[in-house]
Amino acid sequence: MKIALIAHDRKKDLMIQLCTAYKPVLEKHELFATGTTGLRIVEETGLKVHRFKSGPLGGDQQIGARISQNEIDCVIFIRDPLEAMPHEPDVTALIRLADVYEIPMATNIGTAEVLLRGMESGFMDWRQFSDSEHKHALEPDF
Ligand SMILES: O=C(CO)COP(=O)(O)O
Repeated sequence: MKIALIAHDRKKDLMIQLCTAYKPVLEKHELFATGTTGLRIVEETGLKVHRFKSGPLGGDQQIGARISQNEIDCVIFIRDPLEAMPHEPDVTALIRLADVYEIPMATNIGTAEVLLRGMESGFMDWRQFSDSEHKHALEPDF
């Protein structure tokens, strides 16, 4: 699975805790992240991560673009609901694209754990059949 990992600043410690706890699960998958989140994950957990730009500099949009190309299977985005972001429109756009393409997405640590455990139990295996043909069948007509 291709998993995108993103955390807002005040949630980054929580993301590191999640990645440390679930390292045995995460290391079996291909990991992607926004710039600063990815750097911290690499440095503090030793996991291998493809890093995009930092969120405020376009990283959320880069991940959204990957979703639209059927290149991300799941998103863990630990958002900070108590702080206004200068790039709020990018955050909203990413969440919207996950919904457009029916990509499982967790926006808090509780759901993130359910997602990772579900993945381990095979609940995400359907994504393997989500090839480009299937994607086109799901694509909205616009
Ligand atoms: O701002 C973010 C997501 O909206 C996260 O970006 P960074 O991982 O670069 O801090």
